[in-house]
Amino acid sequence: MEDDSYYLDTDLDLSFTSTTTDRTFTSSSARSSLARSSLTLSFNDRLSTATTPSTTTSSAPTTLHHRRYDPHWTAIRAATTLSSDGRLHLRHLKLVRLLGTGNLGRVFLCHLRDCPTPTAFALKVIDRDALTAKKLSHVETEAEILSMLDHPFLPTLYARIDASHYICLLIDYCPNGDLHSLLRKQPGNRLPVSQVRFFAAEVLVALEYLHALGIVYRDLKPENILIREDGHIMLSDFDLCFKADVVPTFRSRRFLRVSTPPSSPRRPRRSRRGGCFSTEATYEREEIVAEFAAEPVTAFSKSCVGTHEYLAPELVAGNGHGSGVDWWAFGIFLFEMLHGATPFKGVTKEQTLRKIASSDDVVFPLELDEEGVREAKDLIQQLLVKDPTKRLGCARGAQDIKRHPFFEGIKWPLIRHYKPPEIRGLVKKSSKAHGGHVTGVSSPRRRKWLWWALSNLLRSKRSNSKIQSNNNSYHYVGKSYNASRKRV
Ligand SMILES: Nc1ncnc2c1ncn2[C@@H]1O[C@H](COP(=O)(O)OP(=O)(O)OP(=O)(O)O)[C@@H](O)[C@H]1O
Repeated sequence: MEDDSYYLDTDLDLSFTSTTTDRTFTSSSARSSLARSSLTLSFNDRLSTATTPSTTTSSAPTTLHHRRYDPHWTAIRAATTLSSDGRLHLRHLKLVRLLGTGNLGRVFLCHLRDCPTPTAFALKVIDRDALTAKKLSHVETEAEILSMLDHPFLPTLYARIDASHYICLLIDYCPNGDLHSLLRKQPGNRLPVSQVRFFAAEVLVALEYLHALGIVYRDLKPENILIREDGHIMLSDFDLCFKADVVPTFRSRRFLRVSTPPSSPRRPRRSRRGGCFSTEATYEREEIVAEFAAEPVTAFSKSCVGTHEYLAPELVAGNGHGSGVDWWAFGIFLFEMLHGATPFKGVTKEQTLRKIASSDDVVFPLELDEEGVREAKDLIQQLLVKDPTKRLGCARGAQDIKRHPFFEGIKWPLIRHYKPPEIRGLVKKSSKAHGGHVTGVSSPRRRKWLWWALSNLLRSKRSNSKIQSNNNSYHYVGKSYNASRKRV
């Protein structure tokens, strides 16, 4: 049945408040007025100057964000400029569809109302009333971490909206879904080495950035790697992170450069490669390079969080862990992309944990006949070292991993200009890319049905108990998708 009272060509603002207005819940009128009066948005401190309540200017916020000239910021600036108090409000957003449901809340595709070029965003909506104190602290962690980020492979928090009992986080929308689903569409659930290298390199750079901020991610897995419209990655889900102090340093590293200059007065040495009869002379020169290192080596936490198959042994042991857990997970991630499954997966979760904790080394299932596999295996073996003090990355961080032969040839500073691989199952970028999703629901009948469904969904939350802990499935409108792996 379609109920016109829920279809008001409405926006998110109305869809929230309509669940508590006299039309639907007359008894909740107090909450309704609260909802309306508290529909304010505070721009992220670091991202905008329009953060303080006193900033009521209608001028566009000037942001510090590296992407401040991209269409998303432009659209937000336009909306705030037109806003009577110079701020973005929930009424500026228009919900398009439900993208998924997570542990903490729901994520909607939305776009800005009255924006000439539809610009898509993802809106994570968390119902405070439905969460335990522990989960609420995870939400705050996620919001805090998001507000710190300014990196192409990490989400931008455009706005945080606190409206009544809802916390809404406006972030980048990734139309290509997550890497886990993408892997499931590939033959053998795996990717060719060149594509593994691409995704691994981007994840590595994202982790390096997080670590430089003192953030230990703790939930690396393909499900949390979303694919942007342009095919580059976006790490998501920061509720399990923990933050430590980190002192980024420049360290000197000495190494020998071997070269064969044509006529150099320097002391020649016999080339090892050329053998003792070789006439080819090489020159070894000691060079000192300054390297940026920012690994939160003193980070220490005792809470056991993460996803079973990705847990590092020190996490399983529960004796405390640091940033090394991310490098272990990075090894598991490489393994899964390469082989289509994780290396320590058991029949039960307990068995998985036992396998991780055992002293057995990682076993590679089959010899892949592809260039780069040998290097990939070597890297995985160096990452999946049970003792974190001996694990690659744990001493000097991402720098050591970047230097591994598996990544040879990658020009790290240019990484975001690399052309993403064309993979089966990826949405092709079109000139109307964002519009495509929007127009996909534009038939009046379908939109009417959608709003009716969304309103019901939000209403039913009031009567339901808490959001299911570790909800193991999420729903697109009309469809149910297979679950991602549960977390501890
Ligand atoms: N920015 C985004 N763009 C597109 N889809 C997204 C975005 N963020 C989340 N999603 C989708 O919404 C779903 C729910 O996301 P959410 O981050 O709330 O939960 P989750 O990834 O399942 O994590 P959790 O482990 O916290 O439950 C995801 O599975 C994903 O499919």
